[in-house]
Amino acid sequence: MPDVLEVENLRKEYGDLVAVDGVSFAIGEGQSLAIVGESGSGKTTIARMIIGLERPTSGRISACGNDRSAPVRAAGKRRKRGREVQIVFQDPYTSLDPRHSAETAIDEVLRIHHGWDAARRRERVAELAGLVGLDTRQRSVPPKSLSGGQRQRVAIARALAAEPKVLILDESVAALDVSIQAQVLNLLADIRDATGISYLLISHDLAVVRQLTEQVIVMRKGSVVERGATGTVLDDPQHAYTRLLRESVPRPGWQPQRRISALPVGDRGAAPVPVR
Ligand SMILES: Nc1ncnc2c1ncn2[C@@H]1O[C@H](COP(=O)(O)OP(=O)(O)OP(=O)(O)O)[C@@H](O)[C@H]1O
Repeated sequence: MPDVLEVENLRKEYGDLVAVDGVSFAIGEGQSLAIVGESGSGKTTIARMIIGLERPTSGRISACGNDRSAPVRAAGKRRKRGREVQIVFQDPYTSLDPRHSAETAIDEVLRIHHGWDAARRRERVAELAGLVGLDTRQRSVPPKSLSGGQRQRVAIARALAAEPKVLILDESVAALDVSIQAQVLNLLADIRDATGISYLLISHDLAVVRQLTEQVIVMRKGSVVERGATGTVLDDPQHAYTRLLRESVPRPGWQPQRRISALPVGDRGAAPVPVR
């Protein structure tokens, strides 16, 4: 199975701070990988480098066999990258244009990436809106008239409109209440079955990681401290830090044991997503 995303020895420095330190991983076609780790461990910085919002200090990123370690200016090349990798952030409010309905937002991506005529775009807009479960009203109103879960569906449909091989989900369901979260997770699993898309999932929530990914890497202070099959790592963590992460998940009857509050709190980095 060919790798759709490869990251090799990735490093990002912000002045004296090494936010990401020698991180490597690969995702095969149709496979999904999770990055877990406490706040400030470098997860979002990796995502931002992959989609080109940050430039790596060193290391290599390639998607679908194409190098993307350095930024590109030409619109055509940027669009090509957008058909390889898209991202959905935690808060779609920051990435959706407040003036645009779901239909307009999805249509714009179809026009930019596929250049289809209006009739074909209309048909595809309806398909994508249906796929993520937006009803007729929800398709035609601006984001402020939608709930958080509905906005997240718009963001997912818009990202899927580019038909990317990889979708990065950066805490994309974290802000949703549990029943909506379950619906969106089921939706993501169905989309993967239907399209063969790969997910790079960034999450604090180990239950979400378990549900959506086969592989996981555990990060601490910019470095990978443990990696492997999701079930194995979560059920039988080898590294003390992974055990600590597991212990820090609130469960019924949970009692705090050790604290990880000594870890630095990271920036959220929720910049608007450019249409690529
Ligand atoms: N633009 C920036 N300038 C300087 N430092 C930054 C910048 N972006 C991130 N950092 C720092 O890099 C480190 C990693 O941040 P990052 O947002 O990647 O962490 P994270 O694991 O995604 O955290 P969280 O789970 O809280 O989102 C943090 O110490 C953060 O303060």
